Amino acid sequence: MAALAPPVAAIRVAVRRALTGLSSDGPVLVACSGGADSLALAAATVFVAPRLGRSAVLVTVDHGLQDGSTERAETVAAWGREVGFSSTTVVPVKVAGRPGGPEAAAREARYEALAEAARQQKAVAVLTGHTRDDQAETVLLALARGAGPRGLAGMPARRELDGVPLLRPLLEISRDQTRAACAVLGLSPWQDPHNADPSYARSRVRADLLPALVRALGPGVVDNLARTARMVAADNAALDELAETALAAARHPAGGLSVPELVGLVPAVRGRVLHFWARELGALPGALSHRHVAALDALVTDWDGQGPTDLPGGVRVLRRADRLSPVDPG
Ligand SMILES: Nc1ncnc2c1ncn2[C@@H]1O[C@H](COP(=O)(O)OP(=O)(O)OP(=O)(O)O)[C@@H](O)[C@H]1O
Repeated sequence: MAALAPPVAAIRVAVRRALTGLSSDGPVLVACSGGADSLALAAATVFVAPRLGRSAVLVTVDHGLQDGSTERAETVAAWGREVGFSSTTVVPVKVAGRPGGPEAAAREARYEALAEAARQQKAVAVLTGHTRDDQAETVLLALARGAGPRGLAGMPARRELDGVPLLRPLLEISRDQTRAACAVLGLSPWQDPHNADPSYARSRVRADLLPALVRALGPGVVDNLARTARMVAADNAALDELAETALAAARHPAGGLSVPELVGLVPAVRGRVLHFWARELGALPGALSHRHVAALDALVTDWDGQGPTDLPGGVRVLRRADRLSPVDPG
């Protein structure tokens, strides 16, 4: 028997590891665009899942943003049926009219559609094909935008998507490996023209910045950036845990937070406490920035009687004596 090509084997091992961690029974849903990453993921999942006693379903989202997008999505679904997915679905979504740029709007519509498909299929997990290269790009973008530790942690290998685990089994697999696996398996991936469109910051990072860094600093750069994300994520988890405990201890008996308790915290923990509390009060997570947290922090550490701080989402916080409390912005 011929030996299994290394990229195919590595991707199967990564998928097996991700699926082995699932506790409940039920199908897994693969989000497949037809690009090399998610095609390699889908091919590995349809091989591995039945061997672990699971079925696999394939969902491809038609964003309707390019000519021929529906035909392409149908081609992906037809391939899925051919290779043995127990069900394949094309989900059309409406991207126009959503807030944010086109990239963010498409992403939001896609995740909503994947969550809905997972509910309908009673799937126990949604798998996406994000790779180590995607992770390195995410870290670079976060660094350049000053996103702080939360951004530098990149994408987690697992998070919740409307109550279903979203898994990224390929975060330690390179894009070269997914392309090589597709070539070995005779699959012809779709090339998303958006990925080469220089009007997107991520495309410029992919096409120009990362290759320049690799030329300047060596081939280990991509792996090192992805490792940085894992290390920062671990530190974030520890700091978040400390902040949860500190938040509980800082609650003032009369409501709000106690300033003396907050003053006693190290800045990294205090910032997180204020962030968590702002979220709890209803501040909009997407719009809540480090500037808002810094303004709350100034109420704690640099107060000379200044008025309230406004947070996105119609939340207003006031300091009175030794207490921070929400007030009606009315
Ligand atoms: N139209 C789509 N339908 C279903 N899943 C999608 C679609 N677009 C993206 N995804 C999922 O999100 C992941 C990340 O997509 P993104 O476009 O950000 O990266 P990519 O590197 O171009 O991935 P790919 O090569 O798989 O298209 C994909 O691997 C796939 O799992």
